[in-house]
Order: sequence, then structure tokens, then C-alpha cells
Amino acid sequence: MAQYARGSAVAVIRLRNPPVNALSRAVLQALEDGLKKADADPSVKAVMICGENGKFSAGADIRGFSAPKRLGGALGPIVSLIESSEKPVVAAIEGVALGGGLEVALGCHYRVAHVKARMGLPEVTLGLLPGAEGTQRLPRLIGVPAALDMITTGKHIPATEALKLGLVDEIVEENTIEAAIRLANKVIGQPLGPRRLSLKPVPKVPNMEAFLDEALAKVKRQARGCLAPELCFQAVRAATRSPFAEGVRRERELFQVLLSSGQAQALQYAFFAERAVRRWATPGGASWSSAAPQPVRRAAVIGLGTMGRGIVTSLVKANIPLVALEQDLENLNKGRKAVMLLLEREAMKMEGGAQVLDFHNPARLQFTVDFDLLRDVDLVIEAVFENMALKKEIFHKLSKICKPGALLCTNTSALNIDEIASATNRPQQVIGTHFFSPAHVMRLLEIIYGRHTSPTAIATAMQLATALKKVGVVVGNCFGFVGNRMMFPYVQQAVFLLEEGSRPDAVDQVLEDFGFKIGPFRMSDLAGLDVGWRSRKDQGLTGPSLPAGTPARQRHGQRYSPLPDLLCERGRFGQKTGKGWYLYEKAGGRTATPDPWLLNFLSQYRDTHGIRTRFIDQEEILERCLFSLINEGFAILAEGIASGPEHLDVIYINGYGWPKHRGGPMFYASTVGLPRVLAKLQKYSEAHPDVPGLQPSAFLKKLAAVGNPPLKEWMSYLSQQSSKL
Ligand SMILES: CCCCCCCC(=O)CC(=O)SCCNC(=O)CCNC(=O)[C@H](O)C(C)(C)COP(=O)(O)OP(=O)(O)OC[C@H]1O[C@@H](n2cnc3c(N)ncnc32)[C@H](O)[C@@H]1OP(=O)(O)O
Ligand SMILES: NC(=O)C1=CN([C@@H]2O[C@H](COP(=O)(O)OP(=O)(O)OC[C@H]3O[C@@H](n4cnc5c(N)ncnc54)[C@H](O)[C@@H]3O)[C@@H](O)[C@H]2O)C=CC1
Repeated sequence: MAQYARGSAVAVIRLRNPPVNALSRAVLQALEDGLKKADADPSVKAVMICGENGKFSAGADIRGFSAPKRLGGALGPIVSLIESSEKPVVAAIEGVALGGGLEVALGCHYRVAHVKARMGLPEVTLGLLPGAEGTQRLPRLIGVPAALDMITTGKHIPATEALKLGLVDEIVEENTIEAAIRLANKVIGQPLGPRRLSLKPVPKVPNMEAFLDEALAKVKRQARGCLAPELCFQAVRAATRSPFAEGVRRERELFQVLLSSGQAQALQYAFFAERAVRRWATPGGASWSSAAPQPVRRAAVIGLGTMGRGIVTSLVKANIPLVALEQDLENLNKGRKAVMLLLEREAMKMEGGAQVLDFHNPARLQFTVDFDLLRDVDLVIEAVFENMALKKEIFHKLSKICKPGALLCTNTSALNIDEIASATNRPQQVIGTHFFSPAHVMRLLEIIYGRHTSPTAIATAMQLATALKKVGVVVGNCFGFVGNRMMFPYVQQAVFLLEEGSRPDAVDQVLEDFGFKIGPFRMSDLAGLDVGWRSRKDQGLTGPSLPAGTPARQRHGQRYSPLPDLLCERGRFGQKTGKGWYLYEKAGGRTATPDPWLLNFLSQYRDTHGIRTRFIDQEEILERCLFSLINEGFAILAEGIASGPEHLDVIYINGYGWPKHRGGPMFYASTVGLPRVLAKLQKYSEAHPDVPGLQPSAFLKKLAAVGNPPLKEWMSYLSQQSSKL
């Protein structure tokens, strides 16, 4: 709704739709009614539009996008109506003016913003473009380069930047509403022509066409298969080539293309999925609604290797004082240097820099080798080597040293949380906090509860995720948890495809074309092949503990590929050694080129094991890798390890580079259709009966049998008895 009030000469229209004043049909209708009332009332000389509760508007109501009668057509004419008003209209922007909200403000003749307000056209992140004439008005106001940047990235900009760009006329530190009314009174009677953006020419850029060509190339590079950025670009380009009305027509056409592309649906699903996972629940009945977090005033990180360094950096950025601990002085100094470098880089990106982060102050960041300094911390994050005996030793020590209420978190990739907790006197306060590398960059935090983990511990870990500006996803305890467990069959298929005749670059290309940031082989080279090798040796799958006489390509009666082990035995650990699945310019190099040695090695390997090389097409590569990952996802859901498919999708988008415009693996499966996924898995598992990852999960079979229900209904088909927990 929007509330209309008339004080003196200035009528006030207040957008009202908690929590973010989204522009629903009712709000737009009330806005239109208010404008008409103000127009008809001769005592009203100007209008001020603002939002309820300190927020202008977060834009169109995203929940309404799938409704049969959509808002798209309605908002543009209202923005035009505002602009054509014969009485000056001033926007008072507090909180946020996003999407349709900013387009409403662009229709106004003047804009006043609070210094803390943020503005943006984030439609591109929802697979759309600003469809209410925003792609035509914004370039006229702030110029093509700045408008293209905002519209194709969807970034939110602070009011201070908006003022520099000319997006707002004034920023205020005090009362925005009063300042807007003051301005409205001041401009009564002044000509409005120059304030109507639709009448302004688009400011010229020297050599506009060359600029646009370069901008398009950049947009395409960054979009990686996502349509919206390129269509946003095309809409802005139309503003440079055509009069306003024609540009608006083009904007509408492009908007319709996006709306029917399927990508918009996937991106909107991802938006709500990220919010849905905040409302966590466990099969035991604990949930976000009843559990309260405990405060974390001081934390500790143990182990300053690859992960620990990033975790320390994240905590410092979140303003949480902490102690960083290593096993000896040599490793401490190495870790300290690396942390300082990371923090200095982060500080350079921030306003206020190192002073804001204050990381040279030992009260905020203390380095030590002394466990005694952990006595009074509220939370510890352990990030030492992936070794159960070592982790248990550390947790035993922590339970003796740390104060009774302290939460003990482990950053393990796959190990059993219950076994780690068993080494302590407080298993209810032990929890997995699985960060992703680089930990100060990646948004995902997988939060793993064990058999005894308390609801308070889960709530505290979720609160930590929010404080670190990460997406926390609560999952149950199993080998590899959700993310890595789904990754195992995916990587396994990629390696099997090499055995059968494919090449690392061919497999990577297919998955990168699908939209992954990097394919499985480039990813393994980046992460280090030795990491998996160590884990396989610990599991007795390779190395000295492998029983004599074990067939080279079989373990426990299942197909096994020794290829990654053979590479490691030859010192090929990936980027760090300059050689892995690819060749690099030097140890630590990043440019991957196909390695003739490897191709020759593969062909010898096939000969040795009598494998007939065959041509493998792109469809098979894609389906075997993705469908085996998705299949594991169904097994995870059936076991109650995650409470819904949204959890798996949020994990994959934020932790594994899954293309967001495909909505996550489970959403993707729903778009492919479960009967088709099932049929393909059946076909591949018949061809490879010794690969359990290709055998369709019972839950997938059930969903296909009951008629492929929509994703949001999947969980209702799980019987209580099938949950393991
Ligand atoms: C046929 C199609 C017709 C198209 C019509 C054309 C019009 C256009 O040109 C298209 C548009 O306006 S598209 C909308 C553009 N706006 C956005 O993308 C803003 C999305 N929201 C945000 O960024 C943050 O929520 C925000 C920064 C605002 C606040 O962040 P917080 O972290 O403080 O809070 P959240 O937890 O994110 O949000 C609070 C609750 O509000 C819900 N919500 C947010 N934005 C919404 C929106 N635009 N529409 C509907 N619901 C929205 C959000 O889901 C959450 O609710 P719960 O999930 O129930 O907690
Ligand atoms: N590297 C990665 O991409 C990811 C790793 N992980 C997990 O994070 C944990 C750490 O992995 P990385 O950082 O890669 O290992 P890393 O080998 O780079 O670092 C481990 C650090 O722990 C220190 N350390 C060992 N014993 C210690 C002790 N008793 N007291 C204090 N410090 C000790 C070592 O000196 C070393 O600096 C592992 O459990 C791993 O599985 C989780 C997600 C991703």
C-alpha cells in the first residue's frame, strides 16, 4: 500500500509494504491513486515520495513474478506518470532504493538521499533487466559508462557515490524526509522540463561505438552463459542509438526474452533459497525459531595454513578479536606473515583501510604457540591437517583448557564430527564449520551438527556465518557432508571418462561451457592432487597399506581409477608443482596447457589395462558428471542429511562455482525433469554396473514414479522412517 497525506503545499506519498516496501500491485495502485489525488488538488504544489520504516523500496515484489498478472507492464507507466506531473516530485531515499524502487526515484524530478542509503538496479542478478524504463533513464542521468556498470553488474552503490555520479541531488545526515520537503517547497514553480530525464539527451562519450564494443566484450566474458548481463547491455546501447520511446520499446522486448528464458526463474529461486536456508531445522526438532545464539566476544583459530589464514582474515574483517595459534614458532611466523599480507590487501580495498581493521593491535589479533591463551575465548575454530588422530588430540586439549561455555568448531573437509566430539568433555558444544578456500573470499559456510550438538551451538555458528558475511547452511554429519559428498562421484566420473578415452581439457570444456567457473581437472590442479591422495592413503585405497594382490582398477568390488594416485607418485600435484592434469609455466603457475606427456601416459595406461579408447561426446560427459552428483544429492535428502533441495543448491552455488543462472544442481534436475535424469542414470549404470554412483537413488526413483512433482513438494514424499537421524 501507499499512504497519501497532505500537510502544507507538499503532498506526501509513503510506500508501505513491510519489510522492504516491495512494489506489489496494491502498492503501485495506491501510488497511482496518490499521484492523481495530488494532481487534482489545487492546494498541492509539490509531491514527496518516501518509504515506510526508513526504506524507500527494494523494488518489484519478487514473489509476484510468477503470478499470472505480472507487474512488468504496470510499473513503467507509473514512472512516466510521475515524470510527467506538472507539480515537482521529490524522492526521499532512505535505506534502499533498488530495482523498481530506484526506477520510481528516477521518474521523480529531484532525489534526496540519506548518507547511509544504498541504490542499485539489481535486476540482472535476478535474470532480468530494469524493465520500468530504467535502462533508458539512468544513462541520461549519469552517463553511459556508469549506467552500464550499475545495470550489468547489479551492484548497490552508497549514497556518497550516487552523489558523485549525479544520481542524487543531495545527501543528508539527518532527517531525509524533512530535507526532501524543504527541497520540494523550494522548487515549486520552477520549470520541470530540464528535470524530466526522458527529455534529456544521452551524454556523449568520445568514440562511443569503440567504447561499447569493449564494454560488450567485458560483459560477455564475465557472464559465462548468463543471458541477463548481455541483454542489459543491449538495452543501454539502445538508449545511445534511439530516441527515448523507441529505447523503451526495445527494453520491453528484451525484458520479455529474459522473462521467458528460464534463467530468471532459476536466479529468483536462488535468491529465495539463500533466504530459506537461514530458517534451519534438524530432524531432532531443533530449529532457528527456538534456538538462541550465544555471544562471541573473542575467538581463536588453530592452524595457520591455507584455511586458517583465510579464516583469521574473515574474523578480523568481522571485527571479532582473536588469538591465532600454530604448532611451533617457525609455522607461526610463516602463518603470521601470510595473514598480514592478506589483511593488508583487504585493508587496501576498504575505506579507512588498516585503521578500520586495526590488525596490528595485539588486543584484536594475537599470534601465539601457547594453548593457555585460549582459556577465555568464546569460540575456537580448528584448521589443522586433515588427520583424525591429530584433531582428536587437539579437541581433547581444548576441552581441558577452554572455559566451559566455549564452542569448539572443526574445519574438517570430511571427517566424522561425532568422533572428534568424543575426545572432549562437551560434545554438545562441538560443531563442524566447513569453510571453502580461499576462506576470506568464498561465501559458503557448511555448518555440521553431530549427534550431540546443541541447538545453541548451531544457532551460534549460524550467527557467526552472518557476522562473517557468509551464507551458513546447516547439514548433518556424514563422510564429506553435503558439498564434498556430492563432489566425489562427479570427480570420479570425470576420471573414468579419461580412462575410457576423453581428455582433461575436453571434460573441463564441457563443464565450463555449462557455466562452472572451472572444470574438475583445473579444479583438482588448483586444490592440489596430493590432498585427495593423502585421504585415499588414509582410507587404505592406495599406498603401502593396500593389501597385496588388490586389482589395480577395483576396490571393494567397485570400479576404482588409480590415475590420480599414479600422477601423485610422479610428483604431479597440480599447480604447486607446475604439473598435474595440465602443464603450467612453472611451479605455482596458473596458466594450464594440455600436456603431451599426460596424453601419452593416458594412452599407455589404456593399453596396459586393455581399455578400448572410444570417442565420448559432450552429452555423455555432461550427463555422467552432473547426474551422478545430483543422484548423490537425492541420497543425501533421503537420509535427512539436509532438510531440503534448496540447501544443496545454496551449497553448490556458493561453495563450488555452480552457475547461479542454473539454480543449483537440484533445481537443474527439476528443469531437466526427473524421469529423464532417472532414465539416463539407468542407461549409464547398465553400461557401468560396477559404479554405485550411477545407480539411481531410491528417492529419485520414487519422485519420478509419483509423476515428477515440483521441487518444493519433494520433501513431502519422504517417509519419516527413511530418515537415518
Ligand atoms: C514479471 C516481472 C515484473 C518485473 C517488474 C519490473 C520492475 C523491475 O524493474 C524489477 C525489480 O524491481 S526486481 C527487484 C529488484 N530488487 C532486488 O533485487 C532487491 C532484492 N532484495 C535485496 O537485495 C535485499 O533483500 C535487501 C537489500 C532489500 C534487504 O536485505 P536484508 O538482508 O536486510 O533483508 P532480506 O532478508 O534480504 O529481506 C527481508 C525480507 O524481504 C524479502 N524481500 C527482499 N526484497 C524483496 C523483493 N524485492 N520482493 C519481495 N520480497 C523481498 C526477503 O525475501 C525477506 O523475506 P523473508 O525471506 O520472508 O525473510
Ligand atoms: N585446503 C582446502 O582447500 C580446504 C581444507 N579444509 C580442511 O581444513 C583443514 C586445514 O587444511 P589446510 O589449511 O589446507 O592445511 P594446511 O596444511 O595448509 O595447514 C594446516 C596447518 O595446521 C598447522 N598445525 C598442524 N598441527 C598443529 C597443531 N598441533 N597445533 C597448531 N597448528 C597445527 C600446521 O602447521 C599448518 O600450518 C583440514 O582439515 C582440511 O581438510 C577445508 C576446506 C578446504
